[in-house]
Amino acid sequence: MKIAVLGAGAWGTALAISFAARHEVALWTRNAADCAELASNRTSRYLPEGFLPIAARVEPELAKAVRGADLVIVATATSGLRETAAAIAAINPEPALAWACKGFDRDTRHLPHEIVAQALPRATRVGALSGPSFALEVARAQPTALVFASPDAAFAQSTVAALNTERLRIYSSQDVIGVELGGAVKNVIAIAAGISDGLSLGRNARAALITRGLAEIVRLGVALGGQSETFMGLAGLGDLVLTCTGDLSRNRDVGLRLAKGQSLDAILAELGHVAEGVHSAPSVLSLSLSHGVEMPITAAVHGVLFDGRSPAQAVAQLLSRDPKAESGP
Ligand SMILES: NC(=O)c1ccc[n+]([C@@H]2O[C@H](COP(=O)([O-])OP(=O)(O)OC[C@H]3O[C@@H](n4cnc5c(N)ncnc54)[C@H](O)[C@@H]3O)[C@@H](O)[C@H]2O)c1
Ligand SMILES: O=P(O)(O)OC[C@H](O)CO
Repeated sequence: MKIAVLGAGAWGTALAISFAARHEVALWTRNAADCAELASNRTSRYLPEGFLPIAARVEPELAKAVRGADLVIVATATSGLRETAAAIAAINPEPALAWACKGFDRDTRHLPHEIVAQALPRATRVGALSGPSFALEVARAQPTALVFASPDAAFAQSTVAALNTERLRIYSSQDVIGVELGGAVKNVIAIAAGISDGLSLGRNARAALITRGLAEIVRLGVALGGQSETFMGLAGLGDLVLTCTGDLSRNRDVGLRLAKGQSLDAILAELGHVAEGVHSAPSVLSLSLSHGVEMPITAAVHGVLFDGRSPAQAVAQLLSRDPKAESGP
């Protein structure tokens, strides 16, 4: 199969490395310097320990990567999805398409499948690839499980069959909203977990945040049309646990640094990668308000990121909430 991977950040590069074991891969990035570095060194600043096999082609022209591809995978930051999907539409309006970004459109609050439907209205073989997966571990071929969700069950199954390897195990789903929502909101909760660990609040506190964070994900996800069981799976609980506990997480790192007193601007300037939770927090909060869903952890993270609240104040606010039934709204 010919696969075009668009976006050569950490995740796009790791996916290209993995897919190159079975397929003809073209890896595109908009940045000419990144392209040249990857083509000559087979590695890049985004994933310094990853090594792109010689068989994988680094392609500086989007049209050449997309034309003739059996499957196009967009692995840019979510902020690049609309622009990239529009560029694909000009080359092939009906591609078989997967996206691997986790977040919301910052202006419209739309999930990735809505962005894709707007940019590529004729494309029906489409879906979201998500799940607990640090790029570095995938690049090292350490065992990883993902989920691919498409409304087209046959497309989901054929894509899974094509991409699945012994080291990258992929499950199929038809719950696109649930898979996308789980992957987007866990990043916000991971910032909270980083803040908690940065303040040395302990493992009990972290477990509480993960569990109550999952409750927030389920409440919002179901309100938006996702299936509750999806949130107990790889794109929900699985990714939430990984991102809240794994030190490779950029979102968790943002929280750790906020707790140490660094400003958000300084953190983002140093990170060198996208931390989607920072950009998703306003969308998640706004959706929670418009759907009448209580999301106190999300509100606390938003307060620290954008409303001048200190991490200690946010913790105090969460801990002073009235007791309530565990399974209540
Ligand atoms: N890194 C991981 O471990 C990992 C794992 C699973 C999913 N993801 C998700 O994949 C997405 C990308 O993450 P990453 O780690 O590769 O980020 P990164 O910061 O390492 O790289 C981001 C990439 O997006 C590209 N990009 C940004 N805006 C663009 C635009 N407008 N047009 C074209 N390209 C654009 C950049 O050039 C860069 O190549 C995120 O949504 C992330 O949540 C990341
Ligand atoms: O490094 P993060 O926090 O963006 O997380 C990366 C992946 O989404 C983990 O599944």
